[in-house]
Amino acid sequence: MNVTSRLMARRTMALLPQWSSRIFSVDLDGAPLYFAIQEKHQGTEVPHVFRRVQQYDRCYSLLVCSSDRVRKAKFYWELKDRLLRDLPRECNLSPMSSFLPNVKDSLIKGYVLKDSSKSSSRTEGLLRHLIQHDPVLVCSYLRGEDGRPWTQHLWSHAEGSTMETSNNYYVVPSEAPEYHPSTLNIINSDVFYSFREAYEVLKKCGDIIPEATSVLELLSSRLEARRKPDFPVIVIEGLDATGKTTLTESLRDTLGATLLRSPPQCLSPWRARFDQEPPLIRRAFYALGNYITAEQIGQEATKTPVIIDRFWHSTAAYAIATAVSGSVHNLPEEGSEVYRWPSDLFQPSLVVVLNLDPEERKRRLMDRGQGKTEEEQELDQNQLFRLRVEEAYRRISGPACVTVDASPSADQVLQQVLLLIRGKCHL
Ligand SMILES: Nc1ncnc2c1ncn2[C@@H]1O[C@H](COP(=O)(O)OP(=O)(O)OP(=O)(O)O)[C@@H](O)[C@H]1O
Ligand SMILES: Nc1ccn([C@@H]2O[C@H](COP(=O)(O)O)[C@@H](O)[C@H]2O)c(=O)n1
Repeated sequence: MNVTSRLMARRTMALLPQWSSRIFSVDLDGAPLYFAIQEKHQGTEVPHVFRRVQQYDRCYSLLVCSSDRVRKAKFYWELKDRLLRDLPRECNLSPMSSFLPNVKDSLIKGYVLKDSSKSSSRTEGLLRHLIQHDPVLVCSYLRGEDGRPWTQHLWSHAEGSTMETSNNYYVVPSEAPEYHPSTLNIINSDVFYSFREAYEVLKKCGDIIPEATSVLELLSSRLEARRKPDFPVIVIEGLDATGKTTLTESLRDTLGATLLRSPPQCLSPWRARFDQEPPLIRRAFYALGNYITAEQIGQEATKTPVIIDRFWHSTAAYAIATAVSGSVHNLPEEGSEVYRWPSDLFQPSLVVVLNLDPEERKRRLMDRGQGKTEEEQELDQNQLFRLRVEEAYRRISGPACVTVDASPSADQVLQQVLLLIRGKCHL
C-alpha cells in the first residue's frame, strides 16, 4: 500500500466513526438478522446471517454515506433499481443497515449483495465504479478457512485503483438491539416536527427538483400570528376507503361548516411528482401541506366550524409505519417523542379516526373501483403495514384521536360523530 492509498483507506474509515462499535442488520425475508465486527479473532461462531448466505460464492455490502442528506436519500432511493438492472441475474439483494445502538441519527442504509455468478468481474466492476463516483462504502465478506470466522474487508479507492483495506474485521454474532434500528432516524428524516425542518429539506431540493421551488413560493407568506379559532376545528382521519370523504361532506352540510383537506388543493399539481421521491422529500412535502392547511383553518375558523379531511395524524402515521418494517412491536414505543405533535402546528379541537374491518374496507375499495397509490396497494396487500399505520394513529398525542367504528351505515356513522362533536366542542 503506498502513502496515498493508505491515506484514502483512512479517509474511508473516517467516514464511519466508531466502525467497530457499529451493529449491522440484514433483512432476510422481512426479519432483521444482526452481526457486529471485531478487530481480533475471538471464537468461531458464525452469525446467523452468514449461515444463511453460505450457498453464495461471494457476498458484499453497500452502505450509502454522505453528509448531504438530500443526495444521500436520492441515491439510496435509486440504487436498488440500478443494481437490479446492472448486476448479473445470479445476484440477490437484501436491505441492510448499520447503526450505533440507541444513538439517534446513526443509521446508515444500504444493501447486502449475494453473488453466485460464474465470475466476480461484472459485479466487482460495478462496485468499483460505484465507490469511485457515488457516496457509497463497499465491503466484501470472505468465508474463514480452518475454522476461522468470516472477515469483512472495507474497499477504498485511490489513484485509479480500488483495494481492500489490509486490516480485516472479523464478523461476529450480535444481540438484537433494544429498539428497531429504523426508529433511530425517524425524527426529521421521515417525520418533521417544525415548519422550518420541512422547509429546509425542500429548499435544498430546489436545484434537483424544480417543483420544490414552486411549493416554497406558496409558503413565503405563511407564519402569520396564530390566534385561537372562534369555531371548533374537527379532523377526520382513517385509512383509505374508511369513509372520510362521505363523512366530511355530510358534516359540512349538517354543521354549515367549511371543508378543508390536507394536502390542500393548491398542492395538487405537484403531489404526484413528490409521491415519486424518497421519504425525506416526500414527507417534507406533506408536512408543509399541513402548515398551508393550518393557515386556511386560521382564516375559516373565524367564520364557521371547520372540518378537515386528513391532517397531521396521516402524515406522521404513514411515515412512521413505512420507516419501520415487520410487526407493530418494531414501532417506537408508546409515549416516544416520535409521536409528539409539532409545537408550531395548529392543534384541532377534535380528531376522529374511522376504523373499519379490513374485509369491509376491501369491499368498499372494490366497489369504488378507482386507481390506487402505491401506498394504498401496500395497505391492501400487507396487513402488517396496515396494523402499523393503525397503531401509529392511536399512539400520536396532543391531540390524541378518538376512534369511531365506521362499519355502520353512513348516516349512523355521521350521528355517532355528531354526538362526539357536540360533547367535546359544545356545538
Ligand atoms: N358507512 C358506510 N357504509 C357503506 N359504504 C360507505 C360508508 N361510507 C362510505 N362508504 C362508501 O365507501 C367508499 C369509500 O368511501 P370514501 O370515499 O368516503 O372513503 P375515504 O376514506 O374518503 O377514501 P380515500 O381516503 O381513499 O379518499 C365509497 O364508495 C363510499 O360511498
Ligand atoms: N395530511 C396528509 C395526507 C396524506 N398523506 C399521504 O397521502 C396518502 C393518503 O392520501 P389519500 O389522498 O390517498 O387519502 C398517504 O399515503 C399519506 O402518506 C400525508 O402524508 N399527509
